[in-house]
Amino acid sequence: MSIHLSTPEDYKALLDKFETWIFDCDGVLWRGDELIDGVVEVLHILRCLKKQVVFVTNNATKSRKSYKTKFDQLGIEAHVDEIFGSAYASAVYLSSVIKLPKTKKVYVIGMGGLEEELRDEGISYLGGTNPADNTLEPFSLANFTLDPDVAAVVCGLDTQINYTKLSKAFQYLSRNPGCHFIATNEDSTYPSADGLLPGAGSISAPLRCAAGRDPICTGKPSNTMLDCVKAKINFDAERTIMIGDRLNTDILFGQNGGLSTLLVLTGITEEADITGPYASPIVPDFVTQALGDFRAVDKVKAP
Ligand SMILES: O=C(O)[C@H](O)[C@H](O)COP(=O)(O)O
Ligand SMILES: [Mg+2]
Repeated sequence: MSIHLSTPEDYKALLDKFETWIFDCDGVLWRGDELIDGVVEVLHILRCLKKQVVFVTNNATKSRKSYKTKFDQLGIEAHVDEIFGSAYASAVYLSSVIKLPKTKKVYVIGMGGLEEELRDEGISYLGGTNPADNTLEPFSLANFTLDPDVAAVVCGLDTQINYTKLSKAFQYLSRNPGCHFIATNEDSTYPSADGLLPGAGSISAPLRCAAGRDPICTGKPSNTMLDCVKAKINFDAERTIMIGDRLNTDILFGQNGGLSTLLVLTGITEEADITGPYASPIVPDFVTQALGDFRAVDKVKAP
């Protein structure tokens, strides 16, 4: 049963209990490019309390460096080494887990941030933002030549998705059974500033269907993402809390990692998803409406 935070003392108790605070981004800190109320103030409180702050996003459209720019633009203190995205997790998975030979390439369905993380890991790629692949012209299989060096297909959120990209990725997956199939994440929807949009999981779904196989997911809730964090940041799981807006990624990610979990209702999950007859079996430790609720600690009466 989740604890629904409500009094200033509730929020202060969490601030006292946890030393490391791992934040999801979309739906917790912002929706699209719209900052969520109270986020800057609460993160400032955590910084003043010398808490360890980490950001873990499944959004593969940006690299860690371009996320740092977004944090700066929104007035949130963040350092590149505190930021982990599914684009980075996918690039690390290819270089350090699969150990993709440098002679091999990746076919990318995704955007500039994913390409940047692949480049930074020394991985060659095709597709992605290449203008030749970003076309609405009919795809001609007769004119397509398979690149024999492609040994993996990586699929992330791609707002320029089209039939050519899906067709090329399908060729690599279907004509080479040994071709790795990697999804940066499987979020079904994306919480933009104006409402829900299809998420990365809805971009890879046509490929799953056509190729008849499921990808390896490197984003939350997979341990690959947590392994990337652990490789750079030391923290005590007992004193760490994961704050997210999606049950089957953020909260499950925290539970898989032995972390405490706090669900906020400013993104994907609604009250009906955690109460009543159709409540999810994924139960967070704590629930609050919004991260900004932690401003209530200012009202805690001195002992
Ligand atoms: O569709 C997606 O890729 C996700 O909805 C989105 O980007 C999730 O980002 P997060 O909530 O993990 O920051
Ligand atoms: Mg989110």
